[in-house]
Amino acid sequence: APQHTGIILIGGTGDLARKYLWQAFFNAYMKREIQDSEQLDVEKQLDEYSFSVVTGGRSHAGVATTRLKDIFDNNVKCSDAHGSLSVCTSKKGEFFDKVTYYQLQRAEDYTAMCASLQQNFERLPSDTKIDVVLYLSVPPSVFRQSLSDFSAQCDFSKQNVRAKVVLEKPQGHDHQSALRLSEELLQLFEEEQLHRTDHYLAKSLVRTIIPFRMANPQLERMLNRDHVDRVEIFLKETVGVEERHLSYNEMGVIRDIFQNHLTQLLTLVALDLPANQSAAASAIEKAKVVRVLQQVLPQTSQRVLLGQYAAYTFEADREIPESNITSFVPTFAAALVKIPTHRWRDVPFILVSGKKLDQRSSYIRIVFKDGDVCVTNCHEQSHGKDDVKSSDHHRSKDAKAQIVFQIGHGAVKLPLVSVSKSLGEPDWPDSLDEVIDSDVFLQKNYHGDHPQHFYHATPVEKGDAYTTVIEEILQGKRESFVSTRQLLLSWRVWDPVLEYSPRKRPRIYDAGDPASLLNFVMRDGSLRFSAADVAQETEELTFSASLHHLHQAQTPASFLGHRMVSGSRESVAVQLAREIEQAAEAEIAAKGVFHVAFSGGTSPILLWQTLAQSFASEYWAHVHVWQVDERCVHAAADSHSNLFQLDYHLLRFVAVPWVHVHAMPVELAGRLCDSELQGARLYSDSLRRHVSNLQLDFVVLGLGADGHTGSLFPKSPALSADSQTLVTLTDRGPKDTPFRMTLTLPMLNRAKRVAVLVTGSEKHAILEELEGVEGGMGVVDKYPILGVNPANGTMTWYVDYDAYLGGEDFDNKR
Ligand SMILES: O=C1O[C@H](COP(=O)(O)O)[C@@H](O)[C@H](O)[C@H]1O
Repeated sequence: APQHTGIILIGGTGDLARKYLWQAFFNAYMKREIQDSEQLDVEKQLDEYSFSVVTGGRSHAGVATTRLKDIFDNNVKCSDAHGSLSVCTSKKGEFFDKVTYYQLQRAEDYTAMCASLQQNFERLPSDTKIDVVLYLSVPPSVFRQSLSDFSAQCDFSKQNVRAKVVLEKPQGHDHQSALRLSEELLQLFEEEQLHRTDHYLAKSLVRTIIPFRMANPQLERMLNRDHVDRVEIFLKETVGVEERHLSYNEMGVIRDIFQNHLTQLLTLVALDLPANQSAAASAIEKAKVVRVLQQVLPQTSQRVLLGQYAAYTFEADREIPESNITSFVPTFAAALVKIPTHRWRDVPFILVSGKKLDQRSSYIRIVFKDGDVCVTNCHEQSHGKDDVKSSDHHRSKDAKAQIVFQIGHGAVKLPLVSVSKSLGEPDWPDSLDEVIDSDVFLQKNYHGDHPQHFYHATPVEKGDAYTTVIEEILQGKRESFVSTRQLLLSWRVWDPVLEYSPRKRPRIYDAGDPASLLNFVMRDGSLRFSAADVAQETEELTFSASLHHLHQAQTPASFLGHRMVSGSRESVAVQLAREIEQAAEAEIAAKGVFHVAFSGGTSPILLWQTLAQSFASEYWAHVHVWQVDERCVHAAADSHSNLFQLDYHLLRFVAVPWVHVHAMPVELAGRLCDSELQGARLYSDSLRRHVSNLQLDFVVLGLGADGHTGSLFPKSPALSADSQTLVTLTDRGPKDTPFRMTLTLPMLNRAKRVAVLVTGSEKHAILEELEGVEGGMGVVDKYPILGVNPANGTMTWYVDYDAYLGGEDFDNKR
């Protein structure tokens, strides 16, 4: 049957459309025109393919049409792939004549735009298969409105057409906002209709990574912690932010590059190949990508370095004079990413990207450990470092064996997959052509070695990324698109950095970084700039030291008669994590086991993430994890479940045996917290069975703004539990939240160590209130936390500056 695509490009005069999208749509149009004409010569009655194109934006139609004409004259180009120049030029005119612009100001404007498409559709033969592609090349702030206007005003059901929606980044500004946006989008469209682009996934070289891995099982067997020293994923640029300050200032390099492109590239190296390497493997791959993303540890500040090129603030102020540009937006970052799986544990994945660097180059480099030798087809080793001719097949003396995926740019013109000859000759899949002679061989230095010490191949397909994106949409493929799950998991990795970076002063570097201020070293699992930037660091240190002293001076060492540890939110989490680790080591040495109980809520998340960094420690095998409290929800499916969060941020990264994870039985026989089913009693029985003297070694509590702790709320009958009642169900919590299960005060007060973790300025008022409490009858009923007082143990408050001193801005000025 004939085919027709109705293209709706919103934002058709914008930067992305000007630079890439119109060219890509024109390429798709030409490809089909050429195919049609070739096919007609051979076989007369082949399918026809046609397009309608409408575009819209906020500009007045007159202005926009002139702009579009300019784009078609100057940016949309004919190339060899388009056949003869004269034919291509006339086809370009034909294509441009198809484009109609609509000014979109109100919802009704969509009606007019879609009606014109509809008229085109009605003129088509009745058996035509029609697709509609709605491409949103607009700021995310208008996504929602555009999509709901489109859904409300455009009805193509007559032709049985379903729209494919294409969305550019950024999709939200953190996990929470991305989640909200996704939920809204999924109310309007189904997951298969949503196409979230990541143009790096559409780059020709990137698309050969999985086929290359599949074709080389002997190398694949070496992609693990026994053989790989590190994986570098770099996207270096020489340009600055150019005219994008308005949006860039909201993003910075983490949102612009790390959360999407670099994270996606990382998954292509780290995922386990599907066992069934058939044509269907690409579908399986998506599941594998999700699996890796689940395994990546969330970032911490110790594993990220931030920089900003010196002219950034000045440029931004010039472009947006009225705005009060924050000077801390990072234009450079280096991150050490960890994937604590059996395969990748201990292998640093080093991700780097920045603007205004010394060169433009993007690549993935898998560097092998010293002493790794090839598995098959090995050539004799030689150390003739300078004698390239005689050591054609060998690596330089100091160079380590490596596989490089040179994605683009750099000194070498071609995208290349390069394999050190010492690793043996690879099998190139059909998508790669071996390179035996190119300008790569004229280089002296290619990733620290001589280019002749590698086997090289380049992708057969040379199309630019956006042409591939558009082709995939037209052909109904999904390789270049990121699913909702992938998107949300990837935000989770970067959320902690986004949380602190607005308050973290980046290192300032000059264009090209002539002073090499951005070079860094990895030490003890963290990153440090190698060179001291004396002027900046003195200023920073003085600033942070004075702030720290100011805070310390205002924060006493005890609170309500117990020891208090204070600091930034991060440092409090780190100190508490250290104390838990020390206690674990001491208890395990003494009695072979460590029992720790965690509360839920948001406060412990950073603590769990910090503890997850010690995933390699062997003591986890001896740890028993208990819950202080749980909501009566389905743990496996509901993110409000405390166990779900504990697993998400900690348990899945560390080697706690699953039988040591003591989940509160809030769900029994398919029912939630049904008292008849005796869940509380079952949990008490477990405690009695496993915990000697019912004394937990460490209990981490939180503090609610109303003074509650665990799920012991003010005035709850659960507060008067007798000494034999260790666990109980409680009535509803605040704001009609579900019933809960909780340890009782008698159980908590048997603990050996109790920590109360309190962070955030919203806890300031309750801390002040608690300090003023006089004691006496009824105080525990009013402030349940005051009922916690371990009889034979210690109690320590871990309170961050925001909570103790109030105010928003006390954190992390290091
Ligand atoms: O998505 C983006 O990528 C470009 C770099 O892409 P490339 O294809 O030119 O390597 C970057 O300049 C831009 O800031 C970012 O939004």
